Amino acid sequence: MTDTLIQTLDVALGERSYDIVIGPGLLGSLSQHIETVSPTARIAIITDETVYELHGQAIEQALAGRQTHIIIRPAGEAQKSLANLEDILDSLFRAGFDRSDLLIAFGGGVIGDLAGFAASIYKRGMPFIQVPTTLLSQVDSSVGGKTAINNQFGKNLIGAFYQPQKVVTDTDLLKTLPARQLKAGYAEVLKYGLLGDPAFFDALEAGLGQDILDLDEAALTKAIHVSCATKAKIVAQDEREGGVRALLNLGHTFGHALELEAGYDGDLLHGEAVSVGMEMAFRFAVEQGLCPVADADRVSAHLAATDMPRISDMTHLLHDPAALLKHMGQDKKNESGHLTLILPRKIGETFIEKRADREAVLRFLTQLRDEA
Ligand SMILES: NC(=O)c1ccc[n+]([C@@H]2O[C@H](COP(=O)([O-])OP(=O)(O)OC[C@H]3O[C@@H](n4cnc5c(N)ncnc54)[C@H](O)[C@@H]3O)[C@@H](O)[C@H]2O)c1
Ligand SMILES: O=C(O)C(=O)C[C@@H](O)[C@H](O)[C@H](O)COP(=O)(O)O
Ligand SMILES: [Zn+2]
Repeated sequence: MTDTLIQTLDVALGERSYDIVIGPGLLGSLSQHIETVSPTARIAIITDETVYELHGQAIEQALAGRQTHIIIRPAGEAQKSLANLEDILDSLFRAGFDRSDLLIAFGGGVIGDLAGFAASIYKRGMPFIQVPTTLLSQVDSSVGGKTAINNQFGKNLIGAFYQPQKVVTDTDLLKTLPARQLKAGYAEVLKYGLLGDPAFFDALEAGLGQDILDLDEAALTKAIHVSCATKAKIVAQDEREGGVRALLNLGHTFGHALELEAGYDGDLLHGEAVSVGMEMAFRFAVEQGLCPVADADRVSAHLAATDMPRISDMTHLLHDPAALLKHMGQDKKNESGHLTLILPRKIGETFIEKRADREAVLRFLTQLRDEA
């Protein structure tokens, strides 16, 4: 490990502040990172079967000499369930963990959200750290403290804001990530350009995006750094999504509705839904006269050029516009029965529309269905 390749970002949240440490080979020095968080703790590692098979030995070796208990769950979005949460909590109780111990979420966003939520409610809260293993979790989900599970009414509807004590991001872990998962993560990277950083979008469009998808190390490091720095800044301003943090939800209101419609069985990944959802947000904003069509076209062209999921790939999920609108009605950003949407004014400039016109959204979804 070369120390010069290691970057540290601060998530400035007063007494809940923490570091995001980013670089190659960091898993090997995990013990050292835990030292500063909780030196005497016993450690519960929560991971999924795929991550365990690929990197389980490495984390166990890194924590050799410490008292560890590993909880391995099946992989996939369906695991963000109440039943699975209960299994994890039971396992922690059986092993006798207490609030002086430490939990490690070792996996992608599913494990991060699930394990983070378990940590938030176990004996009213035990410390946890994030060791993200997917691009999506390294650029987004490991930072900011949103933890949650899904239920029949929608995505992340049961959860808590609960910050980790540290995020340890080993970029080497991405070497085993399948191309489809890399693309899913790329959607959230793109989101950071589209929501407020037009120069970053320009760079992605000019080739950085393809380099990320080609697993170029420097490009990945840049993507992780820019995304985490942007997210850390927004979260520091608005930890519990009272305002500006909602911008991080660009593409998610449409996207989460599509995910629920698809069922959480792997047919549509979160990042894929976000890719389509962002294209929908731009198209809807054009329909509403809020955003120039040239900007929406540029977004669509970039999605096409990088072979990312598009609205046109969603024909099987668009057949019931009223159902999609109903799903959107459960979104956590909604207030007093009004639909909230994150919409673009242009590439790199978004705003929170707290009273989106439901009829217009239904017309838009119907039009997409009819064009499909
Ligand atoms: N809390 C937040 O702020 C936030 C932000 C964005 C997304 N999310 C949530 O994150 C979840 C999606 O996360 P994700 O895309 O990481 O999915 P994921 O956790 O399901 O991981 C994707 C797949 O990749 C496998 N995998 C993980 N690491 C690997 C590696 N290094 N090599 C090979 N395979 C590996 C996993 O086993 C899984 O099959 C969604 O539930 C979404 O709602 C949360
Ligand atoms: O951290 C945030 O805030 C986000 O909105 C990041 C999103 O990428 C992420 O998918 C998040 O889990 C969505 O939050 P939700 O509140 O809409 O469930
Ligand atoms: Zn997301």
